[in-house]
Amino acid sequence: MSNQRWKNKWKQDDIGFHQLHINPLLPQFWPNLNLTAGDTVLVPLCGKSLDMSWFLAEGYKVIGIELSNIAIQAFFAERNIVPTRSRHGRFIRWQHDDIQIWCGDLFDLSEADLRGVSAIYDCAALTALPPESRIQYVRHLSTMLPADIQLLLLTTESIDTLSAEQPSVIDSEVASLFQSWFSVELLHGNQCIKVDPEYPEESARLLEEKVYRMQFHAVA
Ligand SMILES: C[S@@+](CC[C@H](N)C(=O)[O-])C[C@H]1O[C@@H](n2cnc3c(N)ncnc32)[C@H](O)[C@@H]1O
Repeated sequence: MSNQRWKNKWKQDDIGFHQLHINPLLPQFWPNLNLTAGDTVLVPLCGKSLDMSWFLAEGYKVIGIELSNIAIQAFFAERNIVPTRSRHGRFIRWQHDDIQIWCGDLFDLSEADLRGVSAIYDCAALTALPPESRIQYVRHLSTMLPADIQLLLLTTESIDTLSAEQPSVIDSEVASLFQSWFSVELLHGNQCIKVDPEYPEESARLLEEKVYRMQFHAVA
């Protein structure tokens, strides 16, 4: 989906992907990263996700990246917070206390922007991108990341069309996308019947949710 189409979705309030609760897999699996309060978490393609509030409540600093100023404005307004705004390169940085949300295109991030980031939380970011852009996303981040950074990746896949014995397509895609730069560990896999957050207009179906922990090791 093009940047303009995402912005239009926000303009038309077509945001069925937005979850009205904190993703329960976040508090369950984030402790596996062994981070400490005060560390900075990057949340790419953040929308107005409530998960960012969970990070703040746990004492983390948050940098979200989001194309739509409508999403960012809503995030702060829904918490009765008035952020400051300033230009930062090609981004407009909205900031209040420990949270910054940068309005702009993730692909405009530079190495300097990521200095001081300890971990990345990817929930519906990689999978929001068209398949042909995903390698560009992983490569773009990987060529700029500080050493030792970790990534928690949450994926949801419809498995209606897969037999139980078949290896998950997502598993192989995740491995091929990330393994040049990260060690990849599958922390969790669970099948459930619910509405796919990426296709909120469709009815509930069989989904497989997965959580991966990644440790950045080198630039390929
Ligand atoms: C599927 S939504 C997920 C939002 C959020 N992660 C969540 O779980 O609610 C994808 C979000 O990424 C934003 N987005 C898409 N492409 C982007 C890009 N290149 N740079 C920054 N944000 C982008 C969209 O505007 C949208 O809010």
